Amino acid sequence: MNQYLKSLGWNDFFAGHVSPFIEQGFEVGRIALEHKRLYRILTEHGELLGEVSGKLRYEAAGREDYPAVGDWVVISARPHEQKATIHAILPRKSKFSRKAAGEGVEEQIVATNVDTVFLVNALNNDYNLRRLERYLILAWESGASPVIVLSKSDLCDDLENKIAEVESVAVGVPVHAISSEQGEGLDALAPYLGEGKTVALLGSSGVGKSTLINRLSGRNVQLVKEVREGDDRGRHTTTHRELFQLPGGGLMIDTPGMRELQLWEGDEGFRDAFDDIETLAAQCRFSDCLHAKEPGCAIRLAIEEGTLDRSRFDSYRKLQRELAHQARKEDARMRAAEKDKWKKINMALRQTKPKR
Ligand SMILES: Nc1nc2c(ncn2[C@@H]2O[C@H](COP(=O)(O)OP(=O)(O)OP(=O)(O)O)[C@@H](O)[C@H]2O)c(=O)[nH]1
Ligand SMILES: [Zn+2]
Repeated sequence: MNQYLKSLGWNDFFAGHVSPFIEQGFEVGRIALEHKRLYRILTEHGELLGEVSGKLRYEAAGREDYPAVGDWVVISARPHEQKATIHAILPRKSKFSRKAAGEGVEEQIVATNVDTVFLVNALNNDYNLRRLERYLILAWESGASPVIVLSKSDLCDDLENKIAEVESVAVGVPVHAISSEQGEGLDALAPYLGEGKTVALLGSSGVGKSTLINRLSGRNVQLVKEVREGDDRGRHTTTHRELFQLPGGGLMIDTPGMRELQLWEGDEGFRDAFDDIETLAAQCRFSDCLHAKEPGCAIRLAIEEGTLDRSRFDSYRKLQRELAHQARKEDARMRAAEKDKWKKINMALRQTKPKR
């Protein structure tokens, strides 16, 4: 097995699906980055810029039929141009996808072939067992193995208790407490980051994902080295939004899409966070009560009686509006993408002469 491909995560699973293509003279590569249907592919010839073949585009029924970050693809390479054409996507061992909100039920794949997903939860005020449960479901659904990473251990003084608590909701899932700041507990993550192993990070904003990645990738070290060598070609900071190789041999997927996965759990997370208000709202006389002027509004009553804080209700309202706004934006984006797709299909159909 080719050593370089192996370092990119190539294994028997993919090899088992590729032989018919290899016999026809095709090669393989792994998708590191996607931008507007242009792909950066890691190959034996180095990084190539790829586009999907007309056939693949024509046969694609939806977004899930296009390459995603982490995919192994069958290519014809043009190394002298640093370009490639993508002919097929090899079966995915695991995949993280987002379901489009609203009418569209189309699947948008954000990362594939992830071996391990680090579910990052901070041990300070971010710590939330209910959210951890949802992340676990997400991970199991993807086909990747979850590992719970409790970050910012330096901010926690009852570590033992917290770990025991987490282990009780995540039976059989490895739990590791770390501090990226102090460099503590990081060694325990090494086994997941061995040669050719792919890891993705999932966790709310601010839990320390970037700090952990910097630690693992020794980004600062690389930057210093670059400056010294006077090489201003590749800025390592930009590589941190995609699939990239860690110095230790593992691969890390850090795409905006992976981080946005947090959003579609926002809905439920919101309900959990405002459990008290949701419970009250369920007691309003009208099920669609806006808690404004409706008679029998349990929320207004609670505010009047002083059992519910006015400011808490206001922040509930504010967050609700933000979530709704987010959902509308997402919907509009999906609709535009759908329209675009059909436009392209129609154009492709028009260009194909009917066979008579
Ligand atoms: N005390 C302490 N602070 C940390 C640790 N790791 C990260 N932080 C701090 O937490 C804050 C957020 O860290 P980030 O790495 O930016 O968090 P993130 O998860 O990447 O956030 P997003 O980019 O918004 O998704 C920063 O101020 C970090 O310095 C740690 O181990 N201990
Ligand atoms: Zn009400």
